Amino acid sequence: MGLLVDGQWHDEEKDIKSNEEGRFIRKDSQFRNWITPDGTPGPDGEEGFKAEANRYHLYVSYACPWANRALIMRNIKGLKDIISVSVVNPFRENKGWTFEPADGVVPDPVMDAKYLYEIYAKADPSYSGRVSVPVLYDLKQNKIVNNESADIIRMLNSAFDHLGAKKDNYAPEELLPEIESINERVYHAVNNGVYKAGFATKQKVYQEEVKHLFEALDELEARLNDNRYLVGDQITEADWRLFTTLIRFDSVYYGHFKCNIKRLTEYENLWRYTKELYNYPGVSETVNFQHIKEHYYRSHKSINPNGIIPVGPELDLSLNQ
Ligand SMILES: N[C@@H](CCC(=O)N[C@@H](CS)C(=O)NCC(=O)O)C(=O)O
Repeated sequence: MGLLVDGQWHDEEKDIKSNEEGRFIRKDSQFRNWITPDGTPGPDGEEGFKAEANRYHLYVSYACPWANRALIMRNIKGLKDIISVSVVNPFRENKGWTFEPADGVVPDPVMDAKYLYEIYAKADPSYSGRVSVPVLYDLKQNKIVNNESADIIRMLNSAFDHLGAKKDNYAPEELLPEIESINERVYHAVNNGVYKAGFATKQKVYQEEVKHLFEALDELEARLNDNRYLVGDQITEADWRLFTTLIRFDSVYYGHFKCNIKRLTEYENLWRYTKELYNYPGVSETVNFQHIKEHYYRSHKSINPNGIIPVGPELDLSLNQ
């Protein structure tokens, strides 16, 4: 893995960055502007990103749970004809994400880039930082609007409604405090929790992180005893944010990241809930198990040096069993 320093690509020796204690520390995303219906500034962005059809482009990886959030929101809000998409190759090599042709890869329309870092460098020639997906790109100004999935899904949820997006609101004002408190817990213990366990380089840290992860899963399982979704009867953003980790759980986190106290299929409520969300219209087409498995098992050489991709598990995601 590597990163950009002043707009230039730098290789890094290690594919996983953990600190001296053996802990994985996730860096904050740097592009945090907002698309709004009329282009006025959003929560912490600058002016000038007005919602318009065919102006914004989303760069994703099918492998990535954070990018998956954005793809889901694009589909369930009916934005496929308004926001275009490129998909990177699942194998992240030394120079980061590429557009190397393969099944499911969709090339870059901006500059027919070979590497995703070229898009970051075009948008900001002096950018220093990680080159991650998802990226929401402004084709009109050649700027990156935002590369933080939590922000991107909020924008897709609300900024394009007047342009014909579906009106369903996955972050209604009155539910926001509860959605945000669940997001906070799920982010640290589950979404990022699987990475903290999988990327730990010390036994003690790994054990601690796995314990926290499964405590949170037990808690979520109990919550779903009385609630169909995380915030009652209505599907919200909190559900989609949890879903993208759960759908990858048995295929990659259980094995590759050693999150193996239990399989997700052993949790009655969480498994039912995962299948239900997977079968929500527009969602299953955003889940590509081939890209998911190939990315994790081949790209993290220090965890899986030979890059062997396991054959299983066989998962039955249909609703009627
Ligand atoms: N906080 C970011 C995290 C995105 C992220 O870490 N994406 C990973 C793929 S799953 C990535 O592209 N990593 C490349 C890197 O960090 O160099 C978000 O939620 O959008």
